[in-house]
Parts: sequence; C-alpha cells; structure tokens
Amino acid sequence: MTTFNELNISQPIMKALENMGFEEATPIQAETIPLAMEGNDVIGQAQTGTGKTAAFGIPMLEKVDASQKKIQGLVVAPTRELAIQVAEEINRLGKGKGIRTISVFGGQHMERQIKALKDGPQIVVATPGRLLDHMRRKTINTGNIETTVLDEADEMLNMGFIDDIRDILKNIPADKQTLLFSATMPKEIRDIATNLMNTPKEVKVKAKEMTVENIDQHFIEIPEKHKFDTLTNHLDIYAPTLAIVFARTKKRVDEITDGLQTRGFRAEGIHGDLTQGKRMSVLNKFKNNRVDVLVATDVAARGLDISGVTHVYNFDIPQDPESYVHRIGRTGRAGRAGEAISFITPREMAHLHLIEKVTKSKMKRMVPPTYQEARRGQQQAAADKLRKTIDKKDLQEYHETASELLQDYDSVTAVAAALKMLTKERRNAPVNISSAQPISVKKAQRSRDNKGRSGNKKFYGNRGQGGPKQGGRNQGGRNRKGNYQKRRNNRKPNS
Ligand SMILES: Nc1ncnc2c1ncn2[C@@H]1O[C@H](COP(=O)(O)OP(=O)(O)OP(=O)(O)O)[C@@H](O)[C@H]1O
Ligand SMILES: [Mg+2]
Repeated sequence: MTTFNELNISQPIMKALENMGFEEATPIQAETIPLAMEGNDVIGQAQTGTGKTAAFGIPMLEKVDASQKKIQGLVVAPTRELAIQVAEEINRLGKGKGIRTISVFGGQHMERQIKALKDGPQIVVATPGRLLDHMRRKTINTGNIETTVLDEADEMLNMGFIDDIRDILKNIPADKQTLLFSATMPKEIRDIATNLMNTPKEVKVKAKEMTVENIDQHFIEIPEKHKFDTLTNHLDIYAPTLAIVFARTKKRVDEITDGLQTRGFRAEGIHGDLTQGKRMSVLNKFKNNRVDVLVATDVAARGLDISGVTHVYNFDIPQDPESYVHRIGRTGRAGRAGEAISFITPREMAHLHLIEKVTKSKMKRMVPPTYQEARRGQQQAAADKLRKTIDKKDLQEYHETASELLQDYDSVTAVAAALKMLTKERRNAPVNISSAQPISVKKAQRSRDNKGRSGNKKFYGNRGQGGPKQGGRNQGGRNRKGNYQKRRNNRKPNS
C-alpha cells in the first residue's frame, strides 16, 4: 500500500486528492508517478478502472508552471467523450494549483476552440484528428509542451490513427517526455510505441488476468435470432442499475435501441454517426440515471468511467480480445463489483475460447433465461417496490380502504392485483434485428497476425535505420511515411 504522501506530491494536489476521496495510490499510480516525475518516458499498463488517468495526470500537473499561460501538457485520447472526461479529471486534480485544462475535439465549433486555445490553458486534452487540424493551421502552440500522454495508446496506434500520432509527435520536440497508457498493450503495438519514445520505462502491473477479477464473466450460447429476447429477459430478471449493451455495427445499435424502447426500456444508443450534441446528451442522461440501458458501438468501449454501471452485455462478441477487455471494463471500476454477459452464437464458440486464452480469464456458461423467469423478475421488482412502501410505515390513511377491500376479496387476490398494477408488463412486441455474420476464429486470428505484420512492415521494414528499442523517436519510424494498412475502415470516426 502506498500513500500519496510517499510519492512527493505537492500540497495543492494532495488537497485535490483528498477532496476526490482518493486515500491510497493504486498500484499503477504508485509505480508510474515517481518514474514520470523523474522525467522518464513511461509505458504504463494496468487493468481497466485502476486509476491510470491520475497516474499520468499527477506527474503532468506537477511539471506545469501555473504562472505561465502556455500549453505545457498534452493528452491525446481516441474518443471525444474520453477527451472530455480526462480533461475533467485533470481539472479536478489541478484546480488547487490554478492549472486550467481544456478539451479539444471534432464536431465542436472551430472558432470557439481557437479562442479557447488562445485563452492560456496549460493542459490540452484532444482527439487526434482535431488536434492535427489545429497543428496544421498553427492555431495551437506546441512549443512549450513538456509532457505528452497517449491515453489508450494501443487503440490509437493500432487503428487508422497511427499516422496521425506520428504526425502529432513530430510537432513536439523529440527530447520531451512521452507517457503511454492502456489496459492492453499487444506486443507488436508496444514495439511500435517504444520506437516513438526515448528509452521508456515499462510498468506492467502484475495481474493473473487481463480482466479485473471483481467482474463476474458469463457467456450465453445462443442463436442469433434469439439474442434480443434473451437480452430483454435478462434485463427484466436482473434489473441492472445501469447497463451497457455493445453491438457490432451502428445499424445494430439503432435497431437494438429501437427494440428496447418498443418493449418499454429506457434505452438510448450511442455511435459515431450521431452529432456531437446527441452523443453528449445521451451520455449525460445515462450518467444521470435518466436512461438505464446504453446501447453502443466500441466508441464507448475505451476509458469511459461511469459510476454505477453494473452490467455489460456483449450482444455481439467483439473481434479482438483487447476490445473484450475494454468493453467489460466499463463495469467493476475502482474495486466495485460488476457483471459481464456475452452472447455467443454456436459458430462463435471457438472465438470465445480464443478470447479466454488471450485474456487468461474464464467465462462461466449461463443458461438463457426464459420468458417465465423474466415475468417472475418483473413481479419481483414490483414486490420490492411494495416492500419498500411497507417499510416506510406511513400507510395509516389507507387502512380503512384496505379493510373494506379484504371484506370482498381474500388477501392473496388483493395483493396480486396490487402487484399486477405495479408490474411493468412489457409489450411483447416482436423485434427483428438484422442478421450479422458470426465472427470466426480464423478471421480474428488473421486480423491479429496482420496487426503484427503491418506494424513490423512499417517500422522494421528498413532495419538499417533503427528498429525497435534502438533509441529515440527521431531515429525510428516516426519521420517516415508508410502505408499502414487500415485494419477497419469504419474505425476512425471519433475525432
Ligand atoms: N487512488 C485512487 N483511489 C480511489 N479512487 C481512484 C483512485 N484513482 C482513481 N480512482 C477512481 O477510479 C476510477 C477509475 O479511474 P480511471 O478512469 O483513471 O481508470 P483507468 O485505469 O484509466 O481505466 P480504463 O482502462 O478503463 O481507462 C475513477 O472514477 C477514478 O476517479
Ligand atoms: Mg483510462
């Protein structure tokens, strides 16, 4: 156990940590904060929800001179929502030191953003596309940046963002500090990363599994056409406080959302095709418990920290084991418990085993709940409401009417009627979700292999000029343009 005191953190930040209720440093914080404060480049890997944001935020803030109204810290994050969230957390941590952090991302008014950048924030959190836009227009001054962080580094280096990241880093002096964080870091991506940095220290918080152990992981083997009914049955029985349902495509997200709404659930969808305003409002409703089920593509898989998410459903199993880790990591955060339930079609069983192998975790088989069980679940929810009302003990004025009722009917019938009225009976409208191709291991495996190869091709293609771990980022692949093969063409919609 390490206290923040032992980490030589300045008073104003100690105060912020206290206000935020952080008592002890998490292992990734304890290990990386000192290294980063000494000025090292750091690659930090630790499970989801274990406080990586503060692990890079604190040392970055410690370096900032608050009297200088110049950008001294830069964080790059893959999605807009994550950029906003990270900026909020760094703002909370840096408030006492008088440090201002802003977020900058696509879909936002350009002129307003330019004005905000000129206004003297010391830290900027940005998505790659919009950041590059500002760099090209010279509307961001990168000359005073001391620390650059790539949050969810593997995701950004992996997908189409790699060229963007290299271009971004070209705008910052090569001898400045670079920090890279993620819960997952496939080896080939780590090699690419190492090449962009100055002899980084690598910290990997040791864990038996890639996933967090306080998440209960289950799978349900089920034909595609039964997935939706199984989902609604499950939601009725387990009545999650907040649930996130991940689906493979934007179209399926829309269809599942419509279907859930038809059946009376408070559900909303989020994906890259929605306007920024809509994305924000959906997420806010979910955070404020005005929506119970968030249906999402992988745009919501990385980094989002929403307290109270009790259940994560993989309506469709993700292609990459890494995506699985991040998706289910939206629950079970900061030591809380969580449930993850993945729907696997019979033809995808081999893929499930691949995920288990890579993540070194096991999913327990669950039988699909029946409609009768779901009805029973709904009644239980109604009975709970009744119990709570009884516990309040303010029923005196209802006693007379209740007694009259019991003269006409027996008590079981009377209570059954009350339960029926309280039960949220679902409209059992048929819902059709358009079919999806099952994921096959072969395809998934190939994609993993390609990932490695394309990374290699790009960076080690010309070994004479510096392979991985051979020095600073200017010697490596950073200044060369290559044809990184985009693995998925629909994966770059977020900045
Ligand atoms: N030392 C601490 N003590 C208590 N809570 C903490 C501490 N550090 C961070 N937290 C809280 O834990 C939650 C998860 O932190 P954070 O979002 O940084 O996790 P993460 O490791 O970045 O996860 P992910 O891999 O999903 O991005 C946040 O709500 C954060 O405020
Ligand atoms: Mg994070």
